[in-house]
Amino acid sequence: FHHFVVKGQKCMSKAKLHGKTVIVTGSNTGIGKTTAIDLAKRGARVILACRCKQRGETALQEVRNESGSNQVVFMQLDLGSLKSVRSFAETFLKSEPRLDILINNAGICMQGQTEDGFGLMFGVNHLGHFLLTNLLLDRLKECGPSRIVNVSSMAHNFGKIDFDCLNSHKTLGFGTSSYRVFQVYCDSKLCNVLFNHELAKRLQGTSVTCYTLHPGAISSDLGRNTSSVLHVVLKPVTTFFFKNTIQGCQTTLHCALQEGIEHLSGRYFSNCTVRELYAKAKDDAAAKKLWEISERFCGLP
Ligand SMILES: NC(=O)c1ccc[n+]([C@@H]2O[C@H](COP(=O)([O-])OP(=O)(O)OC[C@H]3O[C@@H](n4cnc5c(N)ncnc54)[C@H](OP(=O)(O)O)[C@@H]3O)[C@@H](O)[C@H]2O)c1
Repeated sequence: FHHFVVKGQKCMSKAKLHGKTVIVTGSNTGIGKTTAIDLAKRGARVILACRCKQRGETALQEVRNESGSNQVVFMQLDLGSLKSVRSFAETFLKSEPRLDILINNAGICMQGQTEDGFGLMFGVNHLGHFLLTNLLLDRLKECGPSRIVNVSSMAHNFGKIDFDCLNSHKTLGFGTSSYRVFQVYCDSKLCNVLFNHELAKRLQGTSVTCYTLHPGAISSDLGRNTSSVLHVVLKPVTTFFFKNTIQGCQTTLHCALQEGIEHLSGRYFSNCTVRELYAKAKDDAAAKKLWEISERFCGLP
């Protein structure tokens, strides 16, 4: 019930972000765009990391207009292409001296393959963000205290990862009797939580902390790729019953900005509150395995 109609907690941080730089992936629409507007209003330099140039540039104007800030930049990033992720990171590191907050927000719920031959939801929701984070980690460390926010979902509770399948077929959910889109989405969101768990361990002793979260059930564009008929039918229902994107970005903002939560690095939040994870979502062995497979897939040392 809480995830749907109850408006929920607001991020209480009054942090101002002048002189700070933030990247928000998938910020041309939905929760990402609203997050970017809030951060720009606080004075941050905000990098809109979006895959489509035209949609990114339209969003750039909207975010600038709504925030009243000209410290907003669009940079192209297609998380479904490891080449694009590398090229984004290279351009960013050359042109921007700081990185204070990285918000891995982009997500997709759709069947398909990336250009590197990975399952689309594994590739975009997890692997692209995995590589991006690793490529930007040194800059985050240099600028610490800094944060990484991984937008997951309560859907991770229904996820399961078949590592043998992932190893041999580069996808989640392959080989099941039918490729069920929602199941694979849940699997990819479990990857987000396990990634965050292992990342926090590796960040211990540095000035970088990381958090993962469920934003709530939010009326956004997420369902647009599932089925156009279903989307048209469901959109008015979700608009009425689900939270809007302003409510939907509060937990992301909490994780990015709230003072005094550094000791909660690696934890999972919902409704601006830390929540306990089920055992499978903080399974050390699974998180390590996912990290190692992801490193190999990305060609990281
Ligand atoms: N809405 C909910 O109820 C809900 C619930 C739980 C979790 N979440 C999570 O919240 C996050 C934001 O979702 P949302 O609801 O705001 O969805 P949304 O409105 O569909 O926005 C998703 C964003 O991700 C971008 N994206 C998709 N594929 C990409 C790629 N290959 N490279 C770069 N960007 C890509 C989209 O860009 P395009 O416009 O180019 O497609 C869009 O900007 C997602 O991680 C989602 O899983 C949402």
